[in-house]
Amino acid sequence: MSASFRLSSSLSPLQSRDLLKMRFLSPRIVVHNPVPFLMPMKTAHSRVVLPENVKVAASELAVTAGIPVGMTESGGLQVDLVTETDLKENGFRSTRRTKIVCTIGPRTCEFEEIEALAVGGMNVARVNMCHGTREWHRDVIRLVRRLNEEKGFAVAVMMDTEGSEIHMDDLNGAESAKAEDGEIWTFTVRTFDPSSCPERTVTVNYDGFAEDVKVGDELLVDGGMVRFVVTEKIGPDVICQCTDPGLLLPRANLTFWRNGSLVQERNAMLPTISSKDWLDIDFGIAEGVDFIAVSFVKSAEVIKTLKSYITARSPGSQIGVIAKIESIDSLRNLEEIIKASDGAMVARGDLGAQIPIEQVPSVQKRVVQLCRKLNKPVIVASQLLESMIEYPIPTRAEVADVSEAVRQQADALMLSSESAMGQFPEKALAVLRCVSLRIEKWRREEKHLDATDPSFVSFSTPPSISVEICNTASQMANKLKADAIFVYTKTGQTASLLSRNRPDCPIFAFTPSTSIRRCLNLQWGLIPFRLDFSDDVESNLYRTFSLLKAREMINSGDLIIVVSDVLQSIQAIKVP
Ligand SMILES: Nc1ncnc2c1ncn2[C@@H]1O[C@H](COP(=O)(O)OP(=O)(O)O)[C@@H](O)[C@H]1O
Ligand SMILES: C=C(OP(=O)(O)O)C(=O)O
Ligand SMILES: [K+]
Ligand SMILES: [Mg+2]
Repeated sequence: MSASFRLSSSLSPLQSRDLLKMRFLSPRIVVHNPVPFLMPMKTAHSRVVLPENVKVAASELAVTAGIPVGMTESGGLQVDLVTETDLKENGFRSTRRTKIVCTIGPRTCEFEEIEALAVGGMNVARVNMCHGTREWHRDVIRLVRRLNEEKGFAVAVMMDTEGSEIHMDDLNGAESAKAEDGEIWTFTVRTFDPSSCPERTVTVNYDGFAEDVKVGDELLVDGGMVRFVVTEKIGPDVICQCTDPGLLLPRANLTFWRNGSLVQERNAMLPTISSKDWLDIDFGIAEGVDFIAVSFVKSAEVIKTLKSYITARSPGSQIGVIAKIESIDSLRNLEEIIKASDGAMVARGDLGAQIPIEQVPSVQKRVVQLCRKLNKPVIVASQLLESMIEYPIPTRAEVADVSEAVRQQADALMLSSESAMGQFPEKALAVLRCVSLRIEKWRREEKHLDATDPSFVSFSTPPSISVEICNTASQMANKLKADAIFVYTKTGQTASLLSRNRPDCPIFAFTPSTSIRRCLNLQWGLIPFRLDFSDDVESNLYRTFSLLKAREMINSGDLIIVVSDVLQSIQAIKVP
């Protein structure tokens, strides 16, 4: 591997006045005397400069460090060895803040393949119910769970609903079909036996299709990858001429446009959650997924309905509902939808088929900013590294697109076909990892958004003790150049509020719940650990210090800002 090594200077020597401990006991402020520190200090520690070379995986770092990739759990502190090695070798500040969602597909559904993705930095595994059978998805979900149990990872599972989109059938099992310029194709609601399907005929899943379209409409496959114009309607058959040739892929999505805008006829009345989706949702709840992403959300109502359904079916469940922003209607009701959800996804694939593509970047920025304001995690999805489905390196333009999402400080980036069926899933993941690290560092250096930046202090949330504590803790961490923020959180809420401030240092989130640990793995800058802790902040802290120090994940002299949602307190403390 090509990692280079560099010695970084040690933190300034510990002085007793530095030990001033600030504590905000809600809402009183108490300043304590310094506690004595008896442990000797290290003068310097070595750090690995993170390789910019995309070929280097965290697993290689683990191997270099002589550590097998697996789980470590001691004294009730649970973390995977990749995170542990990363912290040890690279230091806190270099850890990646932007999270990565990988769609699992035929290319990545074996245990070893999923493990390779986890080792490469996958935080969330997504299964797309548009494709495959429930049995297939069940196997994948169980493999992820096994991986977490055996190796200590906290990979969350996101189930993505099919939704009532209009799409083609599976092309009778063919990988693709080529439509040439000028060819006449038939799109129909009739179904055929594979053996008796006429040439250049595609079945469409929506019964009202032939009634909704008009002669002269433009038919876009996959948001315009292939285009047709409707020339004739004969009963259930819609006859079209190809105007932009290309490859038709199985179950590709279809939209039709009239006079330059999306046609919304009876198709607009299709339910957001179809009867098949409800069965998939039952399946997801039964399999204990962490997130359900709802496709083609139109209003907040459907999110509220789903959330109450989940609560009724599985009381006390932590399943987060993610609204996919990919339709015109979702843009009309954006704020309401995001408020009702537990997170959002900028699903640029379908979004770009519903609004003119040149509007997608500004919508992305708007959704990312709104989610931050409303303290909801946001995922930027689709076509980030599209060329890597076939090629081992991305285009420069793709790197620029990924960089922009990282600069916007989205919580997570998502791979779709790149990881589901592409030729280079691990390389694509490595590109997201390296670009994220580099751009995050650049952004910190530029200090475009530091503690004094009004955009972070002026979030218009209703005033609350937790919000103020988290804002103050983040500002303190930035001003004091703290090495990390530690948060002890039972519900995950305090960790989210800290993440929202996008502080300069990483946030170690300790939670007693394995499911909250997984959910936190979708959020920017959080390194989730499972830890049983008591209501005694002091003893939690010293126990954590000794557990982390024993494993060299922190060092004497590291400055830590400590926040607890149990006591609603802040402390600034140097590791003894
Ligand atoms: N479970 C699966 N079974 C078969 N193919 C899959 C599966 N999941 C994903 N894929 C493939 O990966 C591609 C990208 O996945 P995704 O972005 O989730 O779907 P889509 O492109 O249909 O929106 C799909 O078009 C499909 O070819
Ligand atoms: C993520 C998206 O949804 P799906 O892959 O399910 O179409 C998208 O449309 O960008
Ligand atoms: K979907
Ligand atoms: Mg979509």
